[in-house]
Amino acid sequence: MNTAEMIDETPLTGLRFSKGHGTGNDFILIADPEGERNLTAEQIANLCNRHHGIGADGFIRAIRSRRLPEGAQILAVNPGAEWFMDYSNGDGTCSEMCGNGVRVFVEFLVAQGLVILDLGEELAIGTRGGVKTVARSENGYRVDMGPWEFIFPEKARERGMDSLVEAAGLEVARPALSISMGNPHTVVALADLAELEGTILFTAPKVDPEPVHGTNVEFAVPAEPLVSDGVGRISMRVHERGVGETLSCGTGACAAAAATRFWAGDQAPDIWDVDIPGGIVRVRFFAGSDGTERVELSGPAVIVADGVLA
Ligand SMILES: N[C@@H](CCC[C@H](N)C(=O)O)C(=O)O
Repeated sequence: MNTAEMIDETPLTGLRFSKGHGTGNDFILIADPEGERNLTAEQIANLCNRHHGIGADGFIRAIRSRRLPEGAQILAVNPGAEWFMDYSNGDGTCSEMCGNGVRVFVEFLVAQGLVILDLGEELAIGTRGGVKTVARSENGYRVDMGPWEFIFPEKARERGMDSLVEAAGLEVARPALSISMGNPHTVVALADLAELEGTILFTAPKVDPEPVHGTNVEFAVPAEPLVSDGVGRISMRVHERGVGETLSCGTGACAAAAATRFWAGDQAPDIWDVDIPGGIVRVRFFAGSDGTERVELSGPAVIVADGVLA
């Protein structure tokens, strides 16, 4: 067994961490280059607890890709992806990808002196959702998130919707569209900002049918007008799988932009600004070298503190 796969039961006293966020989606980050600190789900949940721990939406371990089996697979096809973002939700469960997290992850690697990333350079990062290429941008970092996909393609193409979502504060179940950004999302369109504000997300929305590994649920309101200066605009709130309501979700913003653009039809723009409670992220759709449509996410990444566990 690879050492990185063994759960580390040693006390966390003395463990160095950083706290960072991307548009208010916050993370605890640790550097564990050789894979010696594989925390249990319970330890992660305790650290992310906002009352008894440090508090965060997610936990990110920076580990060299070669120290994890899934990282080694990635290195075989992309030898440049030296670093792997080992991401867990605040409840200790694993997720394939985190769009805000990957920007904060790169800011952390730079702050720790583990990588140098100059303007115009690109850095390949291994994740459980595949390799993501990150570069500096005007608003922080931009990330090539790869292609988006319908989770239920037949229903989605036939009806434009594939499921129903019930949430407290909404009187009737709403039609929704499920989209994968490496991790699962279900996007619900609401009529206006009053409806968005009135939606209660203390409890998880019910999604029927739910994607097999659960889903993150985004509530999106198109701006009036939908497009200004060639940019599509939506407001969004999100209930994240394994967390609850968060101030922002990068993969969720990509999914909400993809769904809204699909509903809007052929004339819809390729660039979207998604206004979430924690700020604004930009989503751009572009054709990859093989012709498939890919998604780019850009937004800020901030490290706010470094600390040592007592
Ligand atoms: N906040 C993230 C998404 C984190 C993972 C998600 N909760 C899941 O379980 O898929 C983002 O910025 O993308």
